Amino acid sequence: MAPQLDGYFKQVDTLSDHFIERLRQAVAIPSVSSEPARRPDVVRMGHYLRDQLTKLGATAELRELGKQPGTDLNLPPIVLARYGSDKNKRTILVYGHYDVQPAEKSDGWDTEPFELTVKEDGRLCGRGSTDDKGPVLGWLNAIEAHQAAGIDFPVNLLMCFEGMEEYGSEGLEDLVNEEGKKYFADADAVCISDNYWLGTERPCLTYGLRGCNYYSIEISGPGADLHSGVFGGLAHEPMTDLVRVMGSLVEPDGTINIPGIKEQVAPVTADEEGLYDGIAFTMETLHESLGSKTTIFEDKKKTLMARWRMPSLSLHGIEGAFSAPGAKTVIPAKVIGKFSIRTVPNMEIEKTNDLVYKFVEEAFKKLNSKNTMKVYAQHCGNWWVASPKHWNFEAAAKATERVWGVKPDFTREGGSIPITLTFQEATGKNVLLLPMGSSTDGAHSINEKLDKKNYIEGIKLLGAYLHYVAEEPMN
Ligand SMILES: NCC(=O)N[C@@H](Cc1c[nH]cn1)C(=O)O
Ligand SMILES: [Zn+2]
Ligand SMILES: [Zn+2]
Repeated sequence: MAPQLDGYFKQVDTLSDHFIERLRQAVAIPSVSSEPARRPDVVRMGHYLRDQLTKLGATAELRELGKQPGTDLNLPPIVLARYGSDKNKRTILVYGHYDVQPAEKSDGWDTEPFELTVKEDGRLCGRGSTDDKGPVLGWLNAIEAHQAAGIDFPVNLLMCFEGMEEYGSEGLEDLVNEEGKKYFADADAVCISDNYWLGTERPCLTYGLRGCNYYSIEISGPGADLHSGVFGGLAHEPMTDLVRVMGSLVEPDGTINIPGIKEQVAPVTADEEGLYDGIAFTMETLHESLGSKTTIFEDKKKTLMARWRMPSLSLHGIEGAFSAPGAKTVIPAKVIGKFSIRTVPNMEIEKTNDLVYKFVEEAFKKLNSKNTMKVYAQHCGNWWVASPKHWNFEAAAKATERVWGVKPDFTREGGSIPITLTFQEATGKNVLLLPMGSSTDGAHSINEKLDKKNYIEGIKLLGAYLHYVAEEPMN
């Protein structure tokens, strides 16, 4: 089966240094979507991808999305590209994102976050290496290795790469809905490489994601920051109010205190009960990726359920609060608390928002504070669960076995890729998540890395998947 793959694999190995160099160029562009000052770099990264795709012979274009709502900033462009338009071949639509999470060396990185550092043990360290520049470049590298090997590309490839995923995919939903029956019209299936293996040994195919509703609570009172010796004890302090309200949202054991949230969660079915035992996942690898043993649950099943099928509420930070080293005796005049809820079937975005607003308003009211409070959702993305019983998943399973020599686990993911459900609905096609990196990669964290083995074998995997797609009977 897929007889040309050996020649393709050989070329991927031959070109491996060149592919690492391409990743180095991409990591060097600090495309942080959440920082307004970095917006030109996000745009530059979009242009870089368009240019690389054009050099590889793809037809690539940039779609401008206008201004980011509520700001004067231009949204970064969507890179749309097509490689091949042979009516006799299947067409696969792939999506990825070229923006990254913020990173500063002073956050605790061992190396410069925007300089790819190749460690002796094979770690390719740098912001975006695993999330999601490595996987995005994987598709480009797969095209190049086919060309170098002189092997016919097995499918038509449609590509959609965005620059705002880490900020809630602003602007993309409309474009995907608009292009579902136009630019993406001939897509037979969708593949997204933007998540991770559950551990470090067993590859996986992913059929579910949690959603993410992201909130802000703004509390203000004084006209300016104040001296706590002069005003402490005689004025209502925004930080005191905010810490109380934020602290009331969730318990240390993860229990969400907002009434009506857990009532929306789908009950566990008998089929599902038996699903977790067979998954290659140990508490030891979880502790390794967590970097500590501070897990809430001691057993694998409860832990997997907590990540895949239960909601969680995380507190992220407070804008306006004193956070530098030292001891500044200030009373901040206005603080904005940030938290998010990871949502699961059958939670509804609007209903969840209403429950959150009601709870926060009541919690603030109980404080009898004269400060003013505003709570609102910054962005919301839905959860997604699909059927893995489809030729798209079959092809990926065969490719995984060919490249890694083991059958993949079928997993769900605790993170979110807000546009996944939109791709499914706009194209009406099956969506597969095909991860490249592993659980210890540290996406969103300090010292993010992608192991060289995962990058290089991952490029083989993406190419092999396309060959098996070409061979799969339709179902
Ligand atoms: N690799 C996917 C990923 O990191 N997704 C982000 C998406 C997100 C949701 N809201 C803000 N960003 C995640 O945090 O899961
Ligand atoms: Zn990502
Ligand atoms: Zn991410």
